Amino acid sequence: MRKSIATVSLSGPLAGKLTAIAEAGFDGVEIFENDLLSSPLAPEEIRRRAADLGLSIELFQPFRDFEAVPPGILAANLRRAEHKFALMERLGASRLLVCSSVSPDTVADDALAAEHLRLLADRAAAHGIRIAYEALAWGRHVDDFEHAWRIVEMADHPYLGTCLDSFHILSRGSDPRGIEEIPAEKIFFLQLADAPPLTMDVLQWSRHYRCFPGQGGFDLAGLVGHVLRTGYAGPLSLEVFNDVFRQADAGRTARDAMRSLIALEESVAQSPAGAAELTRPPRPVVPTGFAFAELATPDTGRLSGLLTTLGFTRTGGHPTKPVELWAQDGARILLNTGSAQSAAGPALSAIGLETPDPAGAVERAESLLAPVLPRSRAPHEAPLDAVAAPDGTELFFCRTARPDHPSWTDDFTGVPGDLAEAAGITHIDHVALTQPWHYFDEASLFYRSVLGLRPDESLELADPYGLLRSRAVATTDGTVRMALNVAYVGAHPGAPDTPWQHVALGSRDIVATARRLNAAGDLLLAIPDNYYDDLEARHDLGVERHRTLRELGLLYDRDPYGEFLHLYTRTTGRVFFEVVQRIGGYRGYGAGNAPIRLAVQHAPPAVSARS
Ligand SMILES: O=C(O)c1ccc(O)c(O)c1
Ligand SMILES: [Mg+2]
Repeated sequence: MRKSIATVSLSGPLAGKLTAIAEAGFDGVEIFENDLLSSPLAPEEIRRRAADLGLSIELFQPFRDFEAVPPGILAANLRRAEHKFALMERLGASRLLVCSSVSPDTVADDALAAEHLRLLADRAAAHGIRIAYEALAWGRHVDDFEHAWRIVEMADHPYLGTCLDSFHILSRGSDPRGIEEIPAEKIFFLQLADAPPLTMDVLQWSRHYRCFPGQGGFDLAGLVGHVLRTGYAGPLSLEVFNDVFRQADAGRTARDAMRSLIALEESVAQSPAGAAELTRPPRPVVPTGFAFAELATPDTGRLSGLLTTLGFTRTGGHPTKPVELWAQDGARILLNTGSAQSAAGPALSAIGLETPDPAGAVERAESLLAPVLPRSRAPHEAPLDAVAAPDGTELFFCRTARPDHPSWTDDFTGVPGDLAEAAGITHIDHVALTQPWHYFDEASLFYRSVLGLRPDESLELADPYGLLRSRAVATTDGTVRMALNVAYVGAHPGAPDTPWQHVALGSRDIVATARRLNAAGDLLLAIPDNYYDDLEARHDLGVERHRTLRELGLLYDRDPYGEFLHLYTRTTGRVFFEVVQRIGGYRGYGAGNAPIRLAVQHAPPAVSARS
């Protein structure tokens, strides 16, 4: 279907927005009046730019507070409309969005509203312009789509139809099945926006928190399905008012927007309403585990000691690159001293994902506008298919030690180090990646659409100097889990200027792992006694178990599916390790303990009383 976006969804001046929209592959735009008013470009120039960029101007909007008013105001409103019709002719736009009035002048009289809209449509028709009437969720008398449609039906004018906006419909909890009662030729336009589930005033919710489909909590695919079942064949147009997108890079937001529409069309195509003209990208190739986590580091010294204590052995080096492979059972860590990020490290720079089909995974990613990374490799090295995640982390698609595919591990032929005594670590349980705050929604949509991971709910965790927003994405079976974190970095001098990332290692016996780490010296975060006092109040785990947790600095959580024990190492550069043990089917990440961890990590260094 044709894809369009409202200029209000992006940051910057109008000309830049048009370029970003075209580059992301959209077919058309809704010109938001304020963008035009503040632009130095004449309407004719905007028209020409859009045409040169291959964009159709689908809609001009909004025209406010028009209908069901006393005669004097009606005359002024019609005069205002004539000016806008003239402007639209210069712009080459033939569809005007009229949103339901919020003015105290408007009266609750559907017949009058219909009469006025008929009059407006008649005037518009003389310019070849069609009127799309939309119910704002906070309209004074008309606030739901069925009411707006009844008025349009009553007015019965060929140049008057309705505009459906998913936000106004779903934010009020209206039943979208009613859409199927509207004839397709009377649905003049369809605007799409998602939103996170929030309990707040609907106008504030709409103006500040809308997001792209798949980033919030609404069932957009269901709604679009109802619209398509009417036979609607017009564009799918994104209209997102969002404080963060307003400040982010327009080109990037436009690609995020396009990714959301491709993924939305795909979901609709899979439903019974699926229409022939919907985009069907290659199916997601869902990863089946972690192949490795790569840490970029200025030297291996700092990390090799810690890895050895954690039970890892250096199993090889790369013949042509300064990269070491450290392994323990199914957990593999690469230390890279030659990457662009190495000097500023240690930092988590790349993740290897086990996948049934590396080439298919890259095709999928490419179809959703993920940047594919060049394969800079020597001829004898295993092919590595990789894409860049929104935060710059490289994602490699791997088949480790499978007969059907060259294994990246075969490249690591160098001299292995001394065999360390294993410490019970079996695999990488999850990784926690830090997101730039203005690309947080982009990241969750990326992992959901590109890799087929499922997002959990979004959490806000207290940090002594701010808040940590966190959202996990994972496969259904939990073999791949990622925590996406964004820290609102505070102005306090104790707050870190770059938020931390971590690799969580799964242990089959975390008590044994913890004993080893404790015996090796001061490697773990010191968890306050107050935490353990509270833990005893909340859970009765038996005297012995409580004593062990306290002694070893282990944290505890449980959910309806099982228990969770975990610990944290101190931070090296930007990274630290977590060790976790899931007992039973525990699904979480110990989020309740995160504020304790953050407080300990961010505590200012203790000042000695003597000195
Ligand atoms: O917030 C508003 O006023 C507004 C304006 C035009 C729209 O199409 C809309 O959905 C909301
Ligand atoms: Mg709208």
